[in-house]
Amino acid sequence: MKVTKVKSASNSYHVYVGENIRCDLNSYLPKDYSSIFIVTDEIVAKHYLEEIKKSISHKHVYSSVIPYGEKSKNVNTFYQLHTDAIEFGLDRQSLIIALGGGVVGDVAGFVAATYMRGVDFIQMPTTILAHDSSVGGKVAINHEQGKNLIGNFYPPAAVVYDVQTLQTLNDKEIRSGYAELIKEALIQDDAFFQSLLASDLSSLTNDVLANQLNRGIEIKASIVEEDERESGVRKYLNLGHTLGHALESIIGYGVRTHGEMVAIGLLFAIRVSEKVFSIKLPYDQLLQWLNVNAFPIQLTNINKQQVLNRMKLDKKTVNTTIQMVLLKDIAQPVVVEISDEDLLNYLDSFLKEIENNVNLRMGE
Ligand SMILES: NC(=O)c1ccc[n+]([C@@H]2O[C@H](COP(=O)([O-])OP(=O)(O)OC[C@H]3O[C@@H](n4cnc5c(N)ncnc54)[C@H](O)[C@@H]3O)[C@@H](O)[C@H]2O)c1
Ligand SMILES: O=C(O)C(=O)C[C@@H](O)[C@H](O)[C@H](O)COP(=O)(O)O
Ligand SMILES: [Zn+2]
Repeated sequence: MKVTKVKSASNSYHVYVGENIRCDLNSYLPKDYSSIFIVTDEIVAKHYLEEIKKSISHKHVYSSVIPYGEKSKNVNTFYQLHTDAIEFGLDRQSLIIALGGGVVGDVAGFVAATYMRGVDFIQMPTTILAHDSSVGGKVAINHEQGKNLIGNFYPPAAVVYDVQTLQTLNDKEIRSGYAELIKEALIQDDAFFQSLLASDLSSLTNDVLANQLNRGIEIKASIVEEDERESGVRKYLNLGHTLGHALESIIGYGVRTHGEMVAIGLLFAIRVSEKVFSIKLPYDQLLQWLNVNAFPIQLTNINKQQVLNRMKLDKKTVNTTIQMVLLKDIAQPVVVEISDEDLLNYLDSFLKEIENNVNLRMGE
């Protein structure tokens, strides 16, 4: 098992990564709690809820199951979980466990941050993507107009990551998680980026996956320790998200996965970087890897002005001017202000390029 200690400005907690550790949950609870409330989604519940309940020896264990997917990251689910917490009789000494992917982690974490002004919560990630969402304390729900617009920074009391649960993920969710690993590699570690590009997602071994996840967690933890509330370097973790989030909200939450949209956002950020800094970056290599691993890159009927308007709702925006994370090189991220006019031009040529890629793929 690998244990990483995350020491942020507001809290310190451990990230435990290991096989089958879900079956020994008692050992990872940081203290005694009056009751335990597990929040999960319907798919994860089918696989893991009962065995996890059995692994907790506590008199008062409750659970709520939300519908799966991004559509659940909304104010109705948030409110319903508060109602459940009240009905189960949770008090300030209670613990919430977020058992699932980033959606469960974000919404249950935000419930924990707000129920009675805050109770402890533990992240139990079950997706590859959630190596990113479970560490760092960003918790949120979506607004119809923009991703994660309603939320807080609220670090977990612990992260208990049983990598055995990743065995039941489908290909789409494996892809989605790897987009965030690629992002972490691009902002901090060229060798890691090369190793990811050499990985075939259809034949990952457990060891390779565990090593890559652990490297992703190390990068994430190091950045969060330095800048928990995103006043500086944490912005780099948003590489690819300015466009990715805008597309998610325009296309409709859950139509494509978060990671699939971030992958397109990464390509865009790389192209803009090449133009702004007059440099050459490995756009073609990344595009080829995304194609080989069946990432859906096509975008249809995208209105550039609408994308621009949604990009302005990004949390890095200052006085309506968009700030994008760009790369001066691999592992050299910077935050750069981009004018609306430039952005519309970049979007125009990028959307055409994406269309060409799809035509090429169809011609294969
Ligand atoms: N807070 C953060 O720092 C942060 C970071 C990255 C992403 N996010 C957020 O995370 C969300 C995406 O997370 P996600 O990709 O994990 O989505 P998700 O939670 O919707 O999970 C993806 C799908 O996989 C299923 N699933 C989960 N675990 C499974 C398992 N072990 N076996 C089989 N199926 C399983 C789920 O039911 C769901 O259908 C987005 O909302 C994104 O904004 C937050
Ligand atoms: O931890 C961070 O900081 C990130 O930006 C990680 C992102 O992968 C994640 O999607 C995050 O939720 C985006 O945050 P937001 O502040 O842009 O909503
Ligand atoms: Zn993300």
